[in-house]
Amino acid sequence: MEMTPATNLQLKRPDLLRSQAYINGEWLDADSGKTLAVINPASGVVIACIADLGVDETRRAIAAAEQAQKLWARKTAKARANILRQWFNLIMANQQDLAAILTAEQGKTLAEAAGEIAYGANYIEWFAEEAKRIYGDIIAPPSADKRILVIKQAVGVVASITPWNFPNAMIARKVAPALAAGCAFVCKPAKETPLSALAMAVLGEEAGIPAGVFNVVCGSSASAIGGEMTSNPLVRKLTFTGSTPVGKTLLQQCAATVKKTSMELGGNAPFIVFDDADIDAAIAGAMASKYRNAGQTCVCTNRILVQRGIYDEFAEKLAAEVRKFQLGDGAAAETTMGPLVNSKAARDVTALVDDALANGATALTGGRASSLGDCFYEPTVLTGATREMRVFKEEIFGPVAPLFAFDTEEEAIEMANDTEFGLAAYFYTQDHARIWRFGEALEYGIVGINEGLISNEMAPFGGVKESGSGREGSKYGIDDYVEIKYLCLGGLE
Ligand SMILES: NC(=O)C1=CN([C@@H]2O[C@H](COP(=O)(O)OP(=O)(O)OC[C@H]3O[C@@H](n4cnc5c(N)ncnc54)[C@H](OP(=O)(O)O)[C@@H]3O)[C@@H](O)[C@H]2O)C=CC1
Ligand SMILES: O=C(O)CCCC(=O)O
Repeated sequence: MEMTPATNLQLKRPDLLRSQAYINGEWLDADSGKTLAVINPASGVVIACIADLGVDETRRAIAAAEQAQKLWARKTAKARANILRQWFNLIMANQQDLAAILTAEQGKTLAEAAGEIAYGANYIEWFAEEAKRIYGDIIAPPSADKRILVIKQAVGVVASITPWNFPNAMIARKVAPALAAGCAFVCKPAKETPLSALAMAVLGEEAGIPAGVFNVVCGSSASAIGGEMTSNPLVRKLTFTGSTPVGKTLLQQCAATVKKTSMELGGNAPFIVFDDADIDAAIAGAMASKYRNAGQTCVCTNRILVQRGIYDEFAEKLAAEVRKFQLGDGAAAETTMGPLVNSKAARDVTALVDDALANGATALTGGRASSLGDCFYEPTVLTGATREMRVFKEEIFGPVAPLFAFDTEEEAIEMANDTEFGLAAYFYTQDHARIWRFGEALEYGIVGINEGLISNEMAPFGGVKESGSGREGSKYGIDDYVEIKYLCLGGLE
């Protein structure tokens, strides 16, 4: 459907708002001429109508990436690092414009959006530095006439599929290690949030990323674009962030050509508060880890487990903090929580809360959709939550904190690990022996201990069990984008 954009975005650089796709250094319409409307979830206003690409354009982007990758990988690590560093500089110089675009398409507050731009840029800065630290090895040989060397080489063309909840940072933390290692990159942003990806491409081009090394393929048919990405033999790696069911489908599709994969999938993070915890610190941690991005992150607290002796005090204090949220358009200065990404997300959260209420939970605050619009849900605290409720098992992806009671540490660890997911977990205690014991017993890739904010570019981000594989960020992050090659030198005597 053709719609006329009615954006009132005030940008210092209006050229950052693009509607064409970016392939091989060119800005292009869809072959079909079709477009896709990008809608502001707070207002329902159309921000832009972007090129709606399909299989053919994706195939051309992959072919262009394959050609460009060879030259990119031959550049020195320092040359690649300098370009990445320049990209970081440009992103930070345009932080406010990028944040305004992000808020318009995704809904989070401007302050959160500016934070995300800096967060994403930090990965680019980090991997600009790591580009120069990809080391090989020399290994003791089995006989005197041999030498064993290990080198690390770029995997080649990387395809990326990312979600709408972090439209900038999820791409940044994949593209940065990929480019640092010498890979070329074809990304498919979520259909709700392609504008942040296209704005990144504008600045990447300015930073000197050669044509074909970074491509953005946007469109309404994820299965068509994803199908080409996963079946095309020129793609050597797929990196995905999103839901576990889609991740499993993509893994199956990648099997046919045995691609390397990195999967950042769903979570069901427990947040455990022991009765020896500093309760005010635990409240602050719960607020940060639960309500960030209106609860729409894969590391968001999903289940709050509180030891029975402090349950009522914790619940009252948390509800008092949650009542302070000012729900509204993320672009308004007074707003502290924006809408959910679309009306389906709000309906999904409504169904989860209604299930809990019908099964005996009580809403201390919230507990219903907001009258502000069909994408808004009131920030909510539920007491009396039980394991039989859907909120115990399913990713809520909304501003809802269900509080479960427990009595013993054994019960807490059993409840915390009783899920197929294993991404992030949090716990609060002042007992040092328990810190080690409980931290080691949690079956999760990331554990916040007396801390609710765990994401940064210096740390390895990733999950176990059905939350995925691979690590993003940190010194380990580059490993996902290199292949180990063993060189055996013979005849040396
Ligand atoms: N782990 C995480 O970080 C995330 C978890 N989720 C969870 O998933 C739920 C649903 O969210 P949703 O946005 O639908 O998540 P999805 O997993 O469906 O979407 C994530 C990305 O995958 C793409 N995608 C979807 N289906 C396919 C396919 N068949 N082939 C290739 N790509 C595909 C989407 O494209 P498009 O948007 O264009 O359809 C998007 O770019 C959330 O409520 C939340 O529970 C969601 C997002 C992130
Ligand atoms: O929700 C996600 O998709 C992961 C991003 C969250 C973070 O980086 O903290």
